[in-house]
Formats: sequence, structure tokens, C-alpha cells
Amino acid sequence: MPIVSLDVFSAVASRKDKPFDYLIIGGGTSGLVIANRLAQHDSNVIVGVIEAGSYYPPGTSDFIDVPGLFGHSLGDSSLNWAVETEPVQGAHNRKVMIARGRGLGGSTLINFMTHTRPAKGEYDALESTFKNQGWNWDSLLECMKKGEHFIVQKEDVPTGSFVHSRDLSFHGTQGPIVYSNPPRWPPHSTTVDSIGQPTLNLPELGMEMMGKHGIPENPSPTNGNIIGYAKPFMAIDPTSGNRSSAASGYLEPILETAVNLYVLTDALVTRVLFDRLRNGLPKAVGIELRVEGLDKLVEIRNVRCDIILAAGALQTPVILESSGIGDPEILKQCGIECVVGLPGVGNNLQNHPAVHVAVEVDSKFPSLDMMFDPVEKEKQEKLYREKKEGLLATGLGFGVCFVPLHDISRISKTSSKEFIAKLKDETEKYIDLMHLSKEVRQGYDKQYQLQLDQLNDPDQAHIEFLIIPGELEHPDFTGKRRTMTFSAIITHPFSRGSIHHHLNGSKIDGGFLSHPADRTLFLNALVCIIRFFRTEPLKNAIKTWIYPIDLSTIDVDEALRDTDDNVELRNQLERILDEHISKNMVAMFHPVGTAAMMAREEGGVVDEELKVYGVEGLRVADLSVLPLVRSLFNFYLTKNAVHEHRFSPQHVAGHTVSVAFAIGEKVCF
Ligand SMILES: Cc1cc2nc3c(=O)[nH]c(=O)nc-3n(C[C@H](O)[C@H](O)[C@H](O)COP(=O)(O)OP(=O)(O)OC[C@H]3O[C@@H](n4cnc5c(N)ncnc54)[C@H](O)[C@@H]3O)c2cc1C
Repeated sequence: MPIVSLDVFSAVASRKDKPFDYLIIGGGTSGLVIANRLAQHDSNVIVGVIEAGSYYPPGTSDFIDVPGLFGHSLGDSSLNWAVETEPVQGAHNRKVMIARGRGLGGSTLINFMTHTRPAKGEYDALESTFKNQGWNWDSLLECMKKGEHFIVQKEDVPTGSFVHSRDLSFHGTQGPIVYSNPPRWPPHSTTVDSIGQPTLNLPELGMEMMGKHGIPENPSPTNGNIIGYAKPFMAIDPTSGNRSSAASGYLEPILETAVNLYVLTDALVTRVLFDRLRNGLPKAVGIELRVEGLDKLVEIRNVRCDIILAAGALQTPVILESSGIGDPEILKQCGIECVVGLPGVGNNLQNHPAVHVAVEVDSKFPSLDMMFDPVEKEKQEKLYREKKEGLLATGLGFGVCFVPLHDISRISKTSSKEFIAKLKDETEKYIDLMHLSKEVRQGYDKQYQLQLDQLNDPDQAHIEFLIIPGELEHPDFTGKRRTMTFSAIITHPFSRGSIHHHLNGSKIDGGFLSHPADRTLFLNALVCIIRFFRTEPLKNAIKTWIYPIDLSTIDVDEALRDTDDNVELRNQLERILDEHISKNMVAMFHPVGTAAMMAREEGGVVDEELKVYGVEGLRVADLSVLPLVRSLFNFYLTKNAVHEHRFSPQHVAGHTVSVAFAIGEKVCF
């Protein structure tokens, strides 16, 4: 029943006795959670979902189902919105692509399946610091558990190898989204190979190098402690070997049975429509949409309770502005009548920027490059088909590592004190140049103050390193080469961007590298990466630098030596890295913050019930509301003890899907 034609959907909307009670805009991560929970909770409640993309039933798209094909759908415009920013000044005026999933399931159809999860203090701070009543660890832990079905598979690996924690007390085991530790790839090698490597598993070798630089192992990164290196769990169902998505978990099980749920696909919502209540307040009562194949706009009206925007952090603010909710100045420029003035809409865009460094390694090491070799490819396909094992059985979560500024400075041998001392001034100048409204400025000031405070805290993650047994930017299609990448990701970027409605559509200022602190953080993180690569035994496995290739033109070891007589060489290294950042910085796909859940007088857009200020019957429930969630990682885990520490603000220091699911579960009606 649920997936219906426009005629059926419109007919439901026009029913006098049973029109839609709730209309959800965007059948993505948060949207499908809400649809499922509302429809299942009370069969008398009529729920509608409108999704711009299509429905992909199981078995119809390998790019969606097969975990190891992650990344393949990025080039497919029917699955990826591939939003492009305006040219980024600090990145050689390149436009940067931000991937967003399109279709029932949203970004969970195309994401890389890595699972990280927030910590207690972060969620508690939403309530204690930002006064969002009911948003605390206890309630959100229940939401997270409710959505999860954790399966920890036994791993047959030698003593001393990394093993996931089997403690399921923090996790759900009955929820819709299946998380597991897929079979280890590359597989374990118990013998020392001919070039003297103790393991042929590149991610594990990478983690070992981090350990040599004093970074701790974190065997259980999903229990609220993220500092250290870890192999994350992934949203993969070990029974089918397939991706677990919002569609497979929350929609498909009720697809045939939910008689009160109606889903319209291939329909783009353009704006929300309002009536005036007797008290003068605007009440959201319907939407306008463009349906594929129709050359006119269609209206769906008569919604009794709420319209819920769950179109994601890049689309939700644009729908708000098109509907007359936003900064009055911006609305005026676009000729849109102002329904409610909320200058925070579309501002405060935060996203994780990333820079990769890649090397060619000895051909003994299995790597993702093998998929370009027809013989290896066939072997991997057979392994996946028959046993659900091998390279195709796993997503991108080979190894993650969260590191505080303190350790970045120690490993890169730079001074965090100097960095912090400069920051305050730089930040004040940075905010001044943005010419923000009074309210939005107040919210930014508050965030930056917290962000500056937490830099001194050795237990906060400021950089995430990803370890990838492969090279994503310049693949060698012959399949002959074996490669390895470390990526540096800024977990709490200082740069802010914005997305606004524009006369010719929407315009996104990614903000990347606009605050000088982010470039400095990157520089130091890349020096750490080079040190990891130059540490034995990984060093012995490396044949050449691939990315940036200019590293091959200098004596890197000499440049890294901590003496006074190599200043010119060190400067040369920094110039190469600086150019690499400008030329090659990319976006992770984690935008948040464009309709923030905070006080209206601080530029907030929604309250703690996710209701949009100043109107009735309209909520936002996706990652747009997230910006002031504190750092995920307010615990510091050592092998024997967990110590609680202070928290940090702004963008979450991790991957965002678990938060999007939790927001969906948390919406209270
Ligand atoms: C390529 C990629 C890799 C990622 N990898 C990871 C990872 O490994 N781990 C992790 O934790 N996170 C990852 N993420 C991030 C994570 O998947 C997202 O943050 C999360 O799924 C976003 O949830 P959402 O509900 O806010 O939006 P979405 O899930 O994107 O849902 C929004 C939905 O709204 C629809 N929509 C938009 N505009 C309209 C409109 N006008 N009318 C109707 N429908 C509309 C969209 O088509 C979409 O279906 C990744 C994201 C991407 C894109």
C-alpha cells in the first residue's frame, strides 16, 4: 500500500474525514524513522511521505546493496544530489561537491556505512547548556538503542590483534538498522611475509603506527568513548551481506501492511503553504510540489497536525526560505513574502573538510585497487556471492582514529599554545567580516567561545584520521598498483558557510578553509600523517608518494628531523602540504547546522520539540537542527579506565548517520 500515485495521494489529502494528519518532507534517514514510528504507533493517524527521489526495492541496485561498492553511486545523479558549492576561495576557487542521497532511504542509500555514536556529555549538554529540555544522554541513548540491531560476529584472529568489544549493554538488539563487524578484510596473515611485515592488513598496520606515536587503541568506540584508534562497526546485515539502510530497516518491513501510510516518490517539494489562525499565527497546512512528468506545480493541502521537514541540512533551509521563513533581507532580495523572520535559517553551515595523503605500497599488500584487476575482481565477486566475505562485504570503515589537538601538536612537533593564542583574534576578525544579524552573531559568539575553550582539553578530538587500504582520488585502473591512504578530517571546523535561496535556485557557500585555523589544523595533521608513513615497519612497505606527488621531490625524513639546520627544508615541506590542501581539500558528507535547535534570540530556528519558531504545525527533524551538539567524545578511554571529562560544542566529531537516526526517534508528538 504505502507507495502510491499522485492521484491517490491527492485523493487522501482531499478526504473530509481522514486527510493527512502528518506530512513528512523527505523520505531519508530521519524522515523514514518518523514515518514508521508515527504510522505504527496509531493506525488511526494518517501519515504521508513525499520524497524527491525514487524507490529502489532490494535486489534492484548493487550499488546500494553491496557494501564494497560504496562510492560507486556518487556519479549517479538519480541517487546523489551532488550539491556543488560556490567556488571556494581558499581552495583555488574550486567548487566542492557535497554528496546527498536521493531516494527512499536518503543518504543511507549511498553512505559508507561507518558507525560512530555520540557520548553522554554531548547529549546532556544539549539540555544543560542550550536549554533544550528532554535532549539528554538518557533519553537519546534509548532512541539510539531503539533504532539498532547489533550483531557482533566472533572473529578468529591471533592474540594481540584488534578485536571489537562484545559489550552490547550500550546497544540495541531489536531495532531496524543492523550493525555488525563484517568479516575482516584484508584477511589476517599470521606469518611474517618475505619483506618482513608482521601483517598484510594495511589498516591494522596503520593503527599500529599510530600506537607507536602514543595514540591509544579504543576497542569499543560506540560506547561514548572515541579518542584513539578503532575499527568501527558498519551498517551491514551479516545474514544477507547487504547494506542496512533507512529504507530496508524502517520502510520495507511495513511496506505491505501499513494501511495508514502513503508514500509519494519522484516529487520535489518546493514550499510550505500557510493559513492564518484566529490568533494571527501562520499555520502550515500544505505544500507545493513538482512531480516528475507534470509541467505544473501541484498543491497538497488540508494537513491536520504537522508538516515535518526532513529534507536534510542542505535542502531543508531552502524549503523554509522559499516558504517565507528566514532572514527578511534575503527573502526580500528573492521577492519572497516574509511569513516569519528567522535570520538563522541557512546560516551556520558546518561540514567536515578532509585532505588525503596516499602512497604506493609493496604489491604483497591486498588493497582496494585489486578490484581493477579482472582476475582478482572475479575472485572477490565469487567470495562475496558464496560466503558474503572479502572486499565486497565491507564498507569504508577500515580504521578510524580521533585525536586531540594536544596529541596533534606533540606528534607534528608544533606549538598548540601559539596556535590557540592567535585564534581568538582571528576568530573575532572572522565573525566581523561575516556581517551577521545581531541574533545570529550572538549564537556564533557563544559557539566560538566554547570551541576556543575546548582546544586546551587533551580529551577532545580535533582531528580524525581515516585509514584506507587503497587510493580514492587517482585510481590506477590497471589494477597492478597497491596503495594506502591516510585522511585527515577536521572534526570541529572553525569555518562556517551558508546556504540560501537564490533567484536561480539555491546558492551554497561551503565556507571551507575560510577561517585560518582550519588550514593550520590541516597542516599539522598532515605532518602527523607523514610521520605515520615514515615509521617502521610501515615505512619499509612504501614504494612512492602518490598524493601529493611533490613529496617525492624532497627528503621528507630530513625535513621532519627536529633540528635547527633544516628550516628551509621544513618550509619547503609545509609549502607542498599547503598547496596540497588548497588543491585537494574535499568535503566529507556531513553538513549540519542550517536550522539550529537553539534560542530564537541566538539565531535558533527550532525549539526543543523541533517546532519552527513563530508558526504552528511546522517542524524540522533532520541534521539541520544539530550544530550545537557538543563534541561526541567527552570520555577518554585508556586500556584500563574510563575518565569522564568536559565536553565541547558545535559540529559532532564523528560520522553523522547515527545522530540523524536518533533525531528521527526523538521527535515527540
Ligand atoms: C556519500 C556519503 C557517505 C557517508 N558516509 C557516512 C558514514 O560512513 N557514516 C556516517 O555516520 N555518516 C555518513 N554519511 C552521512 C549520513 O549518511 C548523513 O548525515 C545522514 O544520512 C543524513 O540524514 P538526513 O535525514 O539529515 O538526510 P538524508 O538522509 O539525506 O535525507 C533527506 C531526504 O530528503 C529528500 N529531499 C531533499 N529535498 C527534498 C525536497 N525538496 N522534496 C522532497 N524530498 C526531498 C532527499 O532526496 C533525501 O531522501 C555519509 C553521507 C554521504 C552522502
